[in-house]
Amino acid sequence: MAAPDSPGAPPAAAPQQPAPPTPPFVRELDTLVRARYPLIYLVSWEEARVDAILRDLAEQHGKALYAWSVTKGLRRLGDRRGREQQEGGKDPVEALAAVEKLSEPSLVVLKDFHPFLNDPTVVRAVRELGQALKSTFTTVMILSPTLHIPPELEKEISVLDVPMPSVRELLQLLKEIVTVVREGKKAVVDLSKEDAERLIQAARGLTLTEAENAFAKAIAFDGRLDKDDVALVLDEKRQVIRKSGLLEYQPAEEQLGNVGGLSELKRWLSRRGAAFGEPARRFGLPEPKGLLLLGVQGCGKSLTAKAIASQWRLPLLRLDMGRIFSGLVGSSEENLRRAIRVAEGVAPVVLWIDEIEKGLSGVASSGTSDGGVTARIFGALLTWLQEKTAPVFVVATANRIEAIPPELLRKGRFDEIFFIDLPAAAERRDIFGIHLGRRGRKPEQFDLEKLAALSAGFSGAEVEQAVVSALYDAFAEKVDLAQTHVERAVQETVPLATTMREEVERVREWARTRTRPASSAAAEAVPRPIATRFG
Ligand SMILES: Nc1ncnc2c1ncn2[C@@H]1O[C@H](COP(=O)(O)OP(=O)(O)OP(=O)(O)O)[C@@H](O)[C@H]1O
Repeated sequence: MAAPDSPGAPPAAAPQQPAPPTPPFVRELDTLVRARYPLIYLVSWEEARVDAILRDLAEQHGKALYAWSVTKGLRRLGDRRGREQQEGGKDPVEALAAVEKLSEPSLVVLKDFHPFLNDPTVVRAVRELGQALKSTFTTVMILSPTLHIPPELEKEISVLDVPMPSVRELLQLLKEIVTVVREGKKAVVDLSKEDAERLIQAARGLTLTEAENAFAKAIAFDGRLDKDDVALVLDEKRQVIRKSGLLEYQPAEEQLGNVGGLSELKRWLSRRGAAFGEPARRFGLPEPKGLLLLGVQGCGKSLTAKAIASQWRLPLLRLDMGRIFSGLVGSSEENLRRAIRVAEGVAPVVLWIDEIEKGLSGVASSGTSDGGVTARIFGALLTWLQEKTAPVFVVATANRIEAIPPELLRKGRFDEIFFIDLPAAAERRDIFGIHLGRRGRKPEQFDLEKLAALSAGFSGAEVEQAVVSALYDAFAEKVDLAQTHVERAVQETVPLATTMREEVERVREWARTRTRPASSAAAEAVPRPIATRFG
C-alpha cells in the first residue's frame, strides 16, 4: 500500500511477514486517493465489503471515515471498535455542505446517493463540492450498485468498478465460516486443501454475501461442509447468474470430437489450450483473448463455442446481446458492465457472445437514433475486448456480416477471426458419421461417401436434420435405420444455402479477404436449386 499522504498519518509498522499482494482495484483506489481526486464513483452491490476496504484505506492514510445514507444522515465512523458520531443531516444538500466543512482529512462514502443525482440542486452541490475539495485531503465516494452520472458531472467524477471478490477474499470468508462452524460444533467440516480450493473456485463470481449464503445453504443441507458441496455451490451460482437475466451458464456437454471438419480452427485451438495459467505467462505468452466466428447459419459456430469450453475444462457463460439492449433488465450500459464484471469474477471462463452483431447494427447511425447508446455500448465492448487482462476467453459468433461494424474486425480485439463455411464433402461425411454415431448407429454400416456426395450445399445442421428425419421414417416403418432412409431424407431437403445462394456466395466473397478459413477443405460452390431438387 502507498505511503500516507496526509498530516497525522501513522508511521508504517514493520511487517512481521510479507503482506499479501494488494488487489489491483484497491491499488487503483489508493492511487486516486493519494492523487487527491475529490469525487469517485464506486459501482458495487457489496456495501459491507467496500466498507471494510475503505476502513483499511482510511487507516492506512490516517484519514477519518464518514458515511452518509438517507436513513442515517452523515456519520463519522469510529475505528473497528470505536463509536459512531452524528455529523450531518439526512438531506443530501445539507450533507454535502457538512462534508465541505470537515476540518480533518477524510474519506466520505455516500451510500445509494444516485437517485438524488436526478435533482439539479444536488448535481450543482456535488459539482461545487468537487471544486472545493480539490485543495483538501478529503475524497468523496458515491457507492451504488448502478452507474448513474448526469452529464454535468461526467468530467468531475472518476468511476471505479469494484470487481467481484478475489480468491483470497473468498478463502478468508471460508476460513471464518469454518472457524464458526467448528466452534459451534453444530456441523461437520471435512475439507482437504484441494476441496477447499474447488469450493472457492465454484464460488467465484458471487458477491461475498452470496458466497456466504451458498456456503451456509450447503451446511444447512446435510449438516456438513465437504467436497460434495462443490456441486451445490455451483448450482447456487448458476441461479444467481441466471437471475441477472443477461448471462447464462451453459452445460459443458459438447466435445470437439462432436464437431465435424473445421480442421484449421481445431488446430488453432489445440495450440491455445495450454495458454491459460501461470506457466504460459512465465513463458511470456499473453492471455488468450478470444475468437470471432463468422459464418453461414447452422455450420457449427455455437457448437464450437460449447466444445471449446469443455475441451479446455472451463465454465461457459453465454451472453445474450439482445437482452443487453432489450431494456427488460436495466439500462443497456449498466447491463454490459454487470455482465463483464460477473464474467471476470468467474474467470478463467469462456464467454460466448452469441450473435454479437445483434444490436450493434446501428452503431454508425446510433448518435441520432438512440441518443448514442448503441455507439457507447459498442465502444465500451471494444475497449474491454482490447484491454481486458482477466482470463476471459471470448467466443463471439455472428451470422450477418453486413451488421458487423468494421471496428470489430480490427487487430487487437480478437486473437483470430475465423470464417466457418458450409462443410466440404469430406466434412459432411464426418458430420453424417458423428450424428449417426450419436444416435446409436454404426457409421461404418452406412455409405457415408455417397451421403456426402448427395448433400452438396448442406450445412451441418441440415445434415443432422436429415439423419433425424430418416430416423422418423424408419421408426414409422418399424424397421431399423438404413442407408435408403438417409438418402431419401437428403434428397427431400432443399438446403438453405440453395435458396439463399447469392447471399452465401456474397458472404464467402466478403470473408475471403477479411477472415481465416476454419477449414482447410474448400467447400464446393452452392448448387443451384434445380440441380438439388431433381439432379
Ligand atoms: N461441423 C459440425 N459438426 C457436427 N455437427 C454440426 C456441425 N455444424 C452444425 N452441426 C449440428 O447443427 C446444430 C446447429 O449448429 P450450430 O447451432 O452450432 O450452428 P450455428 O453456426 O451456431 O448456427 P446459427 O448461426 O444458426 O446459430 C449443432 O448443434 C450440431 O448438432
